[in-house]
Amino acid sequence: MRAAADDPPAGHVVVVGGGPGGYEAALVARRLGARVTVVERAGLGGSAVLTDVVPSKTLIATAEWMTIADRAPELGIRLDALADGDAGPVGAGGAAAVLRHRIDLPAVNARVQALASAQSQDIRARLDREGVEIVTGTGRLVAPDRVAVTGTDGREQELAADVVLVATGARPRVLPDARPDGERILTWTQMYDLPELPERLVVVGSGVTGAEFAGAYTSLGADVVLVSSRDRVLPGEDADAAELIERVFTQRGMTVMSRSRASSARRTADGVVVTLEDGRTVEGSHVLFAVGSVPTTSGLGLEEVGVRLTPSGHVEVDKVSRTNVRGVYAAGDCTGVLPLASVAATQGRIAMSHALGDAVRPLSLRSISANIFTAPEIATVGLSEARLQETGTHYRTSMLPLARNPRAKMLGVRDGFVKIFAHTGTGTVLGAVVVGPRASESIFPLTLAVTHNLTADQVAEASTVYPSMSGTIGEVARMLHQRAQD
Ligand SMILES: Cc1cc2nc3c(=O)[nH]c(=O)nc-3n(C[C@H](O)[C@H](O)[C@H](O)COP(=O)(O)OP(=O)(O)OC[C@H]3O[C@@H](n4cnc5c(N)ncnc54)[C@H](O)[C@@H]3O)c2cc1C
Ligand SMILES: NC(=O)c1ccc[n+]([C@@H]2O[C@H](COP(=O)([O-])OP(=O)(O)OC[C@H]3O[C@@H](n4cnc5c(N)ncnc54)[C@H](O)[C@@H]3O)[C@@H](O)[C@H]2O)c1
Repeated sequence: MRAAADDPPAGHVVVVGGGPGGYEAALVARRLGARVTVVERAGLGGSAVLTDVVPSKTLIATAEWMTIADRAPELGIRLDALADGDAGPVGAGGAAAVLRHRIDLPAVNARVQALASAQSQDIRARLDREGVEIVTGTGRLVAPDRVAVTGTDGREQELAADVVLVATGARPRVLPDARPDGERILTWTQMYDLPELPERLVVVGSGVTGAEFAGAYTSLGADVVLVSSRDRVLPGEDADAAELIERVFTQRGMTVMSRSRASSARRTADGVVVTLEDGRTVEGSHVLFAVGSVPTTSGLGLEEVGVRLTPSGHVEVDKVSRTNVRGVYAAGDCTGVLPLASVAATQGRIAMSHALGDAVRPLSLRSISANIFTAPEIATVGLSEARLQETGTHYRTSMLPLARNPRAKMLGVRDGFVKIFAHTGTGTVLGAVVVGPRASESIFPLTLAVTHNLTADQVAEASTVYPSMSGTIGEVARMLHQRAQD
């Protein structure tokens, strides 16, 4: 018999999918006393660890060093040219030749893959230590309380479950006339086998994935063309941040084609040609398609056991990760709630707390922080300005460029800003955007403010180090106070 939400913690939890949605849930379920089996067909850590978050951010770490190195001459750093002529002169003036930093892509990719695989092994070891059973194979629901697993050897076994958690994630969307070949026509999962830096990389799609890869490859030294179907890059993000990043991209030599929708791609003798819907063509040595994801929900037996899917194929869940079928929960990208690793993990944990009768706080997206790992980074928390306007919320906003910040000047940082939204009446911080180097770190005080309903005055009262980037956060908060007194 199934364990109901108010039964004592017990029973067998079967988790299908070992990404952040699945493995974090497994750890919580073990802590709550359940027997837990994770069914995973690729590797523990899921796409997040093996193909998406970890590899892309590791690649971007190298790109970040290249961006910093580019700025070195401005900070008075000169390197002598190599005698063998390997390095050309770089930088203004040309009086003192400097070394050109060059990317050894196979070395970068080897590091990326080693790091991803080590992290996957760490997660496996952690689950082992906690007593989670791991079954390698493809899972499928044959009943709401039974999961069939086809192993890599083709053998099938059935697991009886009191609770099932579906955490099968998503995969890259593929255009019918642009089939990836893993060599020249690529999805983001295939970027880590490239033997050399693409000479001219066409990136199709200017969402977060497209922007991150286009920015990184520009920094790594590739000639990049970003094909964006919309008016601007990062259409879903804060307009000031998107405008800034597009300007920085073009300043760094990227070609951004707006209102350009790709319809097909084909290989030529030594590269690719991408055809746009209006008939124009874009040539490159390689093309990366970053045109969104599709949930991995077909062939899982979900509809057969009565689990409701949305028209986009996502599993329909409520705020405690329940599907419409008792005992079947879902978490992460397969639900389409908010495709972030952090949200997947939270949904998975909530699902287990609910299923195993522990105290549970329903999912709230109000204070989720997110970061786009471009250079500069774009970090956001709370409500966006677009959402505040849509909902007719009375809000005030202040924004300061980082260029005025003394620490930024010392570091040679020119591009970036801090923007805070506060409620007109109460002064409560409703949301914020930080654009700058390591914005992913500096957003945290504002995440605390949004999470705990602090006012802009309370943020302003906290002291900041002088000189520091966070000084600008304090200053923007003070500007909101002055406006309230007008
Ligand atoms: C390029 C890129 C960069 C990203 N960067 C970030 C970032 O910096 N920060 C962030 O928070 N988010 C980031 N994301 C989003 C993040 O990757 C996802 O939100 C996260 O992976 C979702 O976790 P998940 O557990 O739902 O699914 P996944 O990580 O996709 O894991 C699902 C797992 O289920 C397995 N599986 C599927 N079907 C079956 C089956 N039938 N049987 C057994 N196993 C199965 C798969 O093999 C996979 O391992 C990024 C996404 C992309 C595409
Ligand atoms: N740093 C991070 O946290 C991070 C990084 C990557 C992805 N993600 C998560 O994944 C989500 C999805 O991001 P994404 O960028 O993969 O997908 P997306 O769906 O947000 O963006 C895809 C873009 O491609 C465009 N597009 C679609 N078809 C096209 C075509 N034929 N030609 C040209 N453009 C086309 C779309 O208009 C869209 O702007 C993000 O919202 C985020 O939650 C997070």
